[in-house]
Amino acid sequence: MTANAADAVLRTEGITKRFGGLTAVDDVDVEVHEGEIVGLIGPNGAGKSTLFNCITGTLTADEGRVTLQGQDVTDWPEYKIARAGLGRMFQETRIFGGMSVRKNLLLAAQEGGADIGGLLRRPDDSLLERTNELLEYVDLGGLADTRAGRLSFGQQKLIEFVMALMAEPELLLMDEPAGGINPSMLENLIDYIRTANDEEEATIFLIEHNMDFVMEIADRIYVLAHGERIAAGTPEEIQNDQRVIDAYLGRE
Ligand SMILES: Nc1ncnc2c1ncn2[C@@H]1O[C@H](COP(=O)(O)OP(=O)(O)OP(=O)(O)O)[C@@H](O)[C@H]1O
Repeated sequence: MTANAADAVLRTEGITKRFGGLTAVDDVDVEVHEGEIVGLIGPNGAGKSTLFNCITGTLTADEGRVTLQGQDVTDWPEYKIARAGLGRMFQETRIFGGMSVRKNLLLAAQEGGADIGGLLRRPDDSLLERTNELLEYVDLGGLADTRAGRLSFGQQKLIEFVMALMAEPELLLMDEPAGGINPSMLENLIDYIRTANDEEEATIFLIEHNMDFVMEIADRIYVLAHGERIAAGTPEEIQNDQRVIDAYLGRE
């Protein structure tokens, strides 16, 4: 894993976001390099989602800069940032329950710029192949033609995950991928994310509250508390960092 600044897929510099008198994100720098899986943790209200929203263009930061593969995207609208290669998987599922799993995947391909009307009528072979390939990754190959609404919550989360990969994002932001997933599926999810990371070369930045999960999957972790970045390091360094321990115990 290289930690060369030149390889940064994502870099934030001095991101600050205020809501009235509250500084939700305070001068935060992060870097995610090609091929990495990076975790973002912190107690409730630490500013994790707000930082993600400033990266995706859902919110505009009051100060600071966001660069995606060296390109300054700070003031870009959300759709343009998505087209530039930023994928996002949400905490809640965003699947169309009345459509087949495959159609949901094809719809997701539009984030990468595909013509959606044409796609649903007459998807090209390469996209169909990709839906099959991605569904195989998560062991759901047999469900391509099933109505997505019939799938379990855990299966829907996996579908969301492969939907996010359909557009072949340069960087995938995941908001609590392990949230609501039952423990037996958790190990599978770790394998699936690793497979995507290895075989799809997906670079991943994820918010997660499940510590076992994030410690196992992340190459590096950033920690926020009260909007500030209080630590950065390997899972081992983070677990032994006194500021992090104090933040989780609610001590200043
Ligand atoms: N739209 C908003 N308007 C006002 N305050 C907000 C808004 N969004 C977030 N906040 C506040 O900003 C702070 C950071 O919230 P944020 O949701 O980013 O934290 P978080 O680390 O993602 O928390 P959690 O782990 O609970 O999801 C919190 O105090 C929250 O109440």
